[in-house]
Amino acid sequence: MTVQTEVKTYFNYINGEWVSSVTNEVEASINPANKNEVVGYIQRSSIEDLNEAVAAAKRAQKSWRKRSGVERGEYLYRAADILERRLEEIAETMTREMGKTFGEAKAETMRGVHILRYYAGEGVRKIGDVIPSSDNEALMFTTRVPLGVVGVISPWNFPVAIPIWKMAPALVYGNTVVLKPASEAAVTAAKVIECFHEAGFPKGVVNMICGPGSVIGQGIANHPDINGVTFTGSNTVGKLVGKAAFERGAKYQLEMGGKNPVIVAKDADLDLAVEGTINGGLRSTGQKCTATSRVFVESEVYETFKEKLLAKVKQLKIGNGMDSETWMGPCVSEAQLNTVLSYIEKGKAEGADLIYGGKRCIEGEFANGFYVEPTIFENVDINMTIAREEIFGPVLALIKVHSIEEALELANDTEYGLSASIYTKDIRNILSFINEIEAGLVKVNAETAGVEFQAPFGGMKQSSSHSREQGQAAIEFFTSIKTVLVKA
Ligand SMILES: NC(=O)C1=CN([C@@H]2O[C@H](COP(=O)(O)OP(=O)(O)OC[C@H]3O[C@@H](n4cnc5c(N)ncnc54)[C@H](O)[C@@H]3O)[C@@H](O)[C@H]2O)C=CC1
Ligand SMILES: CCCCCC(=O)O
Repeated sequence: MTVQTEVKTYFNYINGEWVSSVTNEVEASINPANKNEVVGYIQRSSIEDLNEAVAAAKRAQKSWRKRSGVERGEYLYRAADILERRLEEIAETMTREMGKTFGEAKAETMRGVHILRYYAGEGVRKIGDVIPSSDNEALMFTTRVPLGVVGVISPWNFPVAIPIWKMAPALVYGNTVVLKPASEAAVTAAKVIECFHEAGFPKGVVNMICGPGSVIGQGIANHPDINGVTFTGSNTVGKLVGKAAFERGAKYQLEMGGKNPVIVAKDADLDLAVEGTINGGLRSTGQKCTATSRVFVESEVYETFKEKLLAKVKQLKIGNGMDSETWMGPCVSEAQLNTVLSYIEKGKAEGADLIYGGKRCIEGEFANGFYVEPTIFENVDINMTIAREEIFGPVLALIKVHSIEEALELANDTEYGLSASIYTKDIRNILSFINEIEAGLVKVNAETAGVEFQAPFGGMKQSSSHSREQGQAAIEFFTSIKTVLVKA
């Protein structure tokens, strides 16, 4: 039994102050590698807390929007430096709170530093164009203005990168922010907000409220003083958020689930394809929206690919993410573990052949954690549940195909459209894939996961509300264009 030392309580951040919820209720955030370890206590807030935060953000926005983009960017540069200084501590908190390996957590935290610096620089870029008017005495141009108060609702799987890739552009373009992090990673989020606090943002510009998604998240979606809502999470919740925002005329952005395919052509570098399938499908315990889940392999190389894949998967070390030897950590929660296990049972019940893994790890060091084996099915029909629904766990479905045309047709046979990969050297395959795959992120000879902060990111079909995040695309969501005509 782990002897728990003093555990810290983390507070909401409203108007530049750390404050308890009016409910005086907290909930424990536990370590999925050892459920007896409490990482910290977080506020279980109510709508009253959210109203306080939104009122503070609304007050602050009046002056924040009047600052120059250069000045707003300086705050982001300072936050980046502080986050970089605290990188190891915040990465360790991430690993202890949601399970990803310490190496991945450090890389993600550094990605947060890069994103802050990228958007700090966006403060000096042009925000409009001069357009010739038909009236030669008039001056016509476009400019951009902030939305006002932006609500940020973020998931637990990238608890540093995702809140930052939403907050940084929101702030640099003149909005103020109310963040509601996922409860499973709220301690990590609180430490990120500590960096914003230390950077000296004016009171009310940045706010954070922790609490149940159905209360605080839905409250953000419904709040009349929140002008824009940016959400990343499941389709079920995303649709609730989008509907509520739409009904009150607020701008909304939804990035949701995926059921991402990889196509392995008969001319592929099979070792590269195996590496990409394992990394894309199983890193972070498969808990990425961009994770590989459907594996289409041309029949000529299917058996060789499968043998290579099994040989490599057998070598993966499962364990506590803080152990440097660990390749794959636990699921984020017991609920997520049970969801993954239920999909595995459904795969077997519907007739897919389980060829590797499929069980909970419960012996020895795993006893107090939420661990599952990497799992591989073959003889999967495209209409089976495990080929249609997002599992959000380390489960791969192998599907044999007899041509690239068949692979493309089956890969597109899904309601999702987030990310997709092909492994091939044939230029005709490459061009067909780029042109025909229905996905917002298209990779050739690279895994389905992995986005670069300077490039647009988002999905098609039911993976997204069809805006794009990151890079210079982010300005489209976090500002409104004004077309101006001036005559003397
Ligand atoms: N498309 C993308 O870029 C990404 C999508 N995801 C998706 O997110 C899911 C896993 O993350 P989770 O945090 O479990 O997703 P989730 O949808 O359960 O929760 C996401 C956020 O919404 C909040 N929330 C819960 N109920 C709510 C409600 N009724 N109204 C408003 N907010 C509510 C949660 O507290 C959390 O902050 C997966 O489906 C994954 O595919 C995760 C990361 C990136
Ligand atoms: C929101 C999900 C982001 C995926 C980031 C990645 O695949 O590295």
